[in-house]
Amino acid sequence: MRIGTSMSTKRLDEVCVNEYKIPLIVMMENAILSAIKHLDMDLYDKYIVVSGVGNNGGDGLGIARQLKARGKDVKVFVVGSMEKITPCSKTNLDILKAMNISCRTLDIKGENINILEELKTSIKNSDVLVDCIFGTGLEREVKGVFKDIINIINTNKNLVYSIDVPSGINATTGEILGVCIKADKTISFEFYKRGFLKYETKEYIGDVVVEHVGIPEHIIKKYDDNEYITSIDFVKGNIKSKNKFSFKNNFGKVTIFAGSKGFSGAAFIASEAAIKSGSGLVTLVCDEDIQDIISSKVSEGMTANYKEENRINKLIETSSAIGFGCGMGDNKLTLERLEYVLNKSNCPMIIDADGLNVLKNNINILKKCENRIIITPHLGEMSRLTGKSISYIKENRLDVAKEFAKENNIIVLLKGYETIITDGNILYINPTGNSAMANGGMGDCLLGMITSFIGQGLEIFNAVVCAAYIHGYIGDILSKKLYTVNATQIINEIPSIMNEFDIEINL
Ligand SMILES: NC(=O)C1=CN([C@@H]2O[C@H](COP(=O)(O)OP(=O)(O)OC[C@H]3O[C@@H](n4cnc5c(N)ncnc54)[C@H](OP(=O)(O)O)[C@@H]3O)[C@@H](O)[C@H]2O)[C@@H](O)CC1
Ligand SMILES: Nc1ncnc2c1ncn2[C@@H]1O[C@H](COP(=O)(O)OP(=O)(O)O)[C@@H](O)[C@H]1O
Ligand SMILES: [K+]
Repeated sequence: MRIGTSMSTKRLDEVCVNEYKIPLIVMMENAILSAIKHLDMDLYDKYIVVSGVGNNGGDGLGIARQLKARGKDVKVFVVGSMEKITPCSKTNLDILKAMNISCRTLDIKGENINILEELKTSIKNSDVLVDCIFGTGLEREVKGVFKDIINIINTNKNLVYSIDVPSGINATTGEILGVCIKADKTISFEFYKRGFLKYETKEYIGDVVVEHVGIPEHIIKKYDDNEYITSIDFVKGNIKSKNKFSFKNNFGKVTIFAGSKGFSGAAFIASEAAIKSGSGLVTLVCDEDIQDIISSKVSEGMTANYKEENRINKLIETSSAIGFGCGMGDNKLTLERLEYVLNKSNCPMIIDADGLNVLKNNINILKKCENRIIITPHLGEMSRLTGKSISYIKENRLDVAKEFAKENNIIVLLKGYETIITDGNILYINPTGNSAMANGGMGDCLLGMITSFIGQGLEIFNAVVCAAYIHGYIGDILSKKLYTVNATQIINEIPSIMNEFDIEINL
């Protein structure tokens, strides 16, 4: 699914109208017809449509007509200055009038108390309110009668379905412009609006569906912003199939540097996740004093300790991917080891946890190396790496991740609810995962999965996107029956879930 801003919508509209000669009223009717599919007409009979005078309002007026045509009871309220009504909205308003569908008009300068009372009563006597006051055209504070109406809808609410965006939100930034409709469902067009990704907007947008307005795919592709929400089909199209002639060397040889005294669990989880994700050969490199305990747990993996210099050098040179950092300790030794591995290797390297902690103030070492680097910070680690506060990163997480990736020529996976994966140009939002997964070891498991997928030869960026998706997907399935989901439980499910995804070769 594509992510877009108000600008993307505007640009697409202009291209369609001016270059491809698709009249706006045609796109609007497509929007109307695709929206009404989501209005639960088999459940409800009484609808109120509240429209503004922009094109979002025009969508609403057309929706009212289509509902009426399907035998529904519809009341329409139009708010705004009639001299500003857009041509397409005017056309739809004229049709409603010709059909004798009554429209109550609230003029921004007039005395509206009676009509506002009428709106309250109508809300009480209806099943669903369709909100079409503002769409992607809203950019400034909502005041006056618009504010009154939105407050009335929120306080007297029955079911509210917002068209394109909940009225009151800036579709690009997610800023709430004073007041905003709290929708139960948002039926958005063409793009999942970038503003919806801001954590604070979740209480306004409800369930979001994205519908098409009839713009040909190749046009959208040409003008999209390279920002997407990962779909299950994308993941299925990228997972490598095990064909009957495969042997272990076809599935990559990966090395994981992880663990230290007291943190052997991190090393175990990361290695085990790589094994269960399908790697041909997995070797864990750790301190000698935890090697035995890990060897006894990771029966299908190999282990090496830092004293075995020749062996480590060989591993580094021959690995198809290297994971680094979980449970290693935030200390000088870890930094030295990171620099050593970076210097000696040229395969993709995935850095997490203490590998990231030691990069703070040393980020330049990444610029000197030739490896493709993937970092997987959570908000705290991202804050330490960038020097920006957690609250700032939370507010601007897409842009912070994108800028940091671009600046350092790396792939950033910023963890949390709706994990971000970006190389500074393309950005994917991961829709899977949940708070039952917020416990120790989950990140180690993700590192193991990413290392394994890259080591198996998936295109590097896509491998990161797929690993994040499957990691969260398993978490979502398990959380349906478990209050808390831990990394070992995720790891146990990887092979069976991978089998589900393993439908075609796409390398
Ligand atoms: N390709 C697609 O996806 C398609 C999208 N379509 C639809 O078009 C929608 C975008 O339509 P749009 O550009 O006309 O903007 P919209 O949101 O209706 O708002 C503009 C109106 O609001 C007013 N206004 C603004 N701020 C205000 C404030 N604070 N307080 C008060 N008033 C304020 C503004 O007034 P003005 O700023 O001029 O004073 C103007 O009257 C989009 O969301 C989708 O639903 C489809 O129909 C076709 C294909
Ligand atoms: N609320 C949430 N929604 C979605 N995913 C989550 C949520 N909380 C945690 N996760 C996922 O769980 C993993 C936790 O990783 P991390 O914070 O590094 O944990 P740890 O360091 O304890 O292993 C990440 O992949 C993260 O995206
Ligand atoms: K709206």
